[in-house]
Amino acid sequence: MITVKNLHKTYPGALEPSLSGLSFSFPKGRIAGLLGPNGAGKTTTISILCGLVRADSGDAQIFDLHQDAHHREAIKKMIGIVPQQIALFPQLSALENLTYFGNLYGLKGKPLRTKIEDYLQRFGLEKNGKKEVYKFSGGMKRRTNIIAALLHDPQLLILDEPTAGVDVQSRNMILQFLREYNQQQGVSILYTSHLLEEAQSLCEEVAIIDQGRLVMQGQPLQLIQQHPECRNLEEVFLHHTGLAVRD
Ligand SMILES: Nc1ncnc2c1ncn2[C@@H]1O[C@H](COP(=O)(O)OP(=O)(O)OP(=O)(O)O)[C@@H](O)[C@H]1O
Repeated sequence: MITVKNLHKTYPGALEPSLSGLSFSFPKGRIAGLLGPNGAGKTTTISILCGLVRADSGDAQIFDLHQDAHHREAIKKMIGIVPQQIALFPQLSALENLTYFGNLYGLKGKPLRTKIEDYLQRFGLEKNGKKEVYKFSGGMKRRTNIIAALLHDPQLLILDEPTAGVDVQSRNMILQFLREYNQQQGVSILYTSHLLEEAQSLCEEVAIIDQGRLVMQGQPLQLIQQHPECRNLEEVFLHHTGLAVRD
């Protein structure tokens, strides 16, 4: 289970809270989507789940471990995090970057090298391992960023808008990988997005949040069926979150 209960968070100096009593829960082993408009609180929520941001109050649990000082290190080993911003060293090659991230998790030598080569191949980057990352396209950087989170075989992969700014081919490869990774390895996946069509096709469970609160949670098809006037998840989303643009 991945659970957040009654999370509250107001960043220092902010006038408005970012999370106002957010609660949801996803079963283990699923592909789950945390969806919401700009500023809904998606990144804040996953940052709290990962232990990068501290909630003012409330509880976050990963596989029944509370995110607190006592469990932070254990949780860190169990999760792989793919941040929204590309977190790679531009002047280093993909191989050097991935070796660095593998080393951070205590991986080294031939096993690490083999793993990196397998993933470079899997993500269509095998010819570019020695190229500096600043020479990569947006899609290549995004794929390398994902590999960096996989090397230590996490049980839960958390991705913050992993398909933002990539072309159709890269997006297709990333989504296909996530489906296979979930099915073949049984890894739980939590992904944030505001691309509702993509979430509808990828996710088994979604939680829609807005202004730091849960709007609704369930399986995409069930949510659509509960709204006879809506043809797809995007229409359900707009029905509940409204048409006003967000800051
Ligand atoms: N470090 C910060 N300091 C102050 N306010 C912040 C900080 N990070 C986020 N916020 C604010 O908290 C709210 C939620 O932001 P958050 O990034 O969690 O939303 P999001 O749903 O991920 O948005 P987006 O889809 O735009 O990435 C927003 O109003 C944002 O401006």
